Amino acid sequence: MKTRQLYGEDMVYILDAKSVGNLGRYFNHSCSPNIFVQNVFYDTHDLRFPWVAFFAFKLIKAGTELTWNYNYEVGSVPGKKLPCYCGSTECNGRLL
Ligand SMILES: C[S@@+](CC[C@H](N)C(=O)[O-])C[C@H]1O[C@@H](n2cnc3c(N)ncnc32)[C@H](O)[C@@H]1O
Repeated sequence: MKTRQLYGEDMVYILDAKSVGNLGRYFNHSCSPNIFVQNVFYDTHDLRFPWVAFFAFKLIKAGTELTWNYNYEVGSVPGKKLPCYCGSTECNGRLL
């Protein structure tokens, strides 16, 4: 994994999946996530080529699982039901 330091102390981990998958594929969903996803423009301002970036909501203790809210719409895939196992007290119960 390539890393790059930006803005003093803040470390940005580059998870470029352009040519090969990476650990981002293991981020599970949580109804109480500790990271969120956002498109950012890093090497170009061409709207067709955003980088998909994950940011922490707050400081995360080392060893804590990183989870984000997939924001799937329950019922959006006919015939598909996916229970949520995030374990949060605020769990919605289903991913799909
Ligand atoms: C991007 S993968 C996440 C990594 C996956 N858990 C693995 O071990 O490869 C997304 C899949 O993980 C599972 N998953 C992720 N978060 C989940 C959750 N909160 N409850 C149930 N399944 C979850 C679902 O099967 C989902 O389609």
